Amino acid sequence: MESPASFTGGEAYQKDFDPTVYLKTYYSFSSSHCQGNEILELNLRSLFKIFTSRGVKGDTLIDIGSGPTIYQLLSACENFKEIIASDYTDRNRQELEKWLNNEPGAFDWTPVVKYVCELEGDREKWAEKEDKLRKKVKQVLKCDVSKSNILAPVSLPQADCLLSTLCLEAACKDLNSYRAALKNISSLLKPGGHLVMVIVLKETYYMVGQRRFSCLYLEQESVEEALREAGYDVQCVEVTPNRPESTFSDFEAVLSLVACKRPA
Ligand SMILES: C[S@@+](CC[C@H](N)C(=O)[O-])C[C@H]1O[C@@H](n2cnc3c(N)ncnc32)[C@H](O)[C@@H]1O
Repeated sequence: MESPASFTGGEAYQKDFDPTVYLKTYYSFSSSHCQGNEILELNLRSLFKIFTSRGVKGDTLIDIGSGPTIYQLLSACENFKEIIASDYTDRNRQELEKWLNNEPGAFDWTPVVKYVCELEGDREKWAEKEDKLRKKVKQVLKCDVSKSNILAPVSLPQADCLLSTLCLEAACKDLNSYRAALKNISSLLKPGGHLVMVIVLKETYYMVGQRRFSCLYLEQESVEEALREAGYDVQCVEVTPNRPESTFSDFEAVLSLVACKRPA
């Protein structure tokens, strides 16, 4: 199942990954018929749990492969002074900047922000939270997880936490490149720091409009093994099966995890 023939690499993302279609398909939160909602809710709850009760905090967090989304940063922004976002494509970074700068035409994350505020105990604080997140994201950088310095030409001090949601399995062609990408991103993390990931398991594709993007078929065991090999102790893992009715993608489960980088 590994390495589908039609691997969609960086060029395909740069050319064909339409951030507005992606956001509408997977992150429209108000329409109860949108398939992305349940998974989004699940991911928001997992991230809320990780950032409130797992002691994942510090000065700096780097989000890798942010895409055009901010949902993954909503709980995290309470625990870090500075956040660096990153993505491969120009259009995703522009879409993200649009929201950060509160520009007209930016995606409306309000329903998602309200949901997270509700989890945190006060739904009415959503505007404050949006403001807080906008202030904490200091940079949106180009990144390529296949490079040894993924943020080249920029180089940053090692961070206290790395976050990556639904990126590596999209960006990597096979398990070897997945293992290499994990090592590449790890160079940005302090020893003792945390890696937080949300990963789809056993997915081979997902749709963005009419465009099909490949996904590396991953099993829980191969993820955990790759993490150990990259120098991590896995601290907690949660796997939730998907209800197999989507036409947008074929993933079987979502895995969220926290891993700690072992001292050198
Ligand atoms: C499925 S999207 C996930 C976006 C977002 N993190 C989320 O949770 O919805 C996959 C992302 O991986 C990015 N990507 C693809 N190849 C990459 C690479 N070589 N390095 C870094 N990011 C890459 C894409 O631009 C896209 O934003």
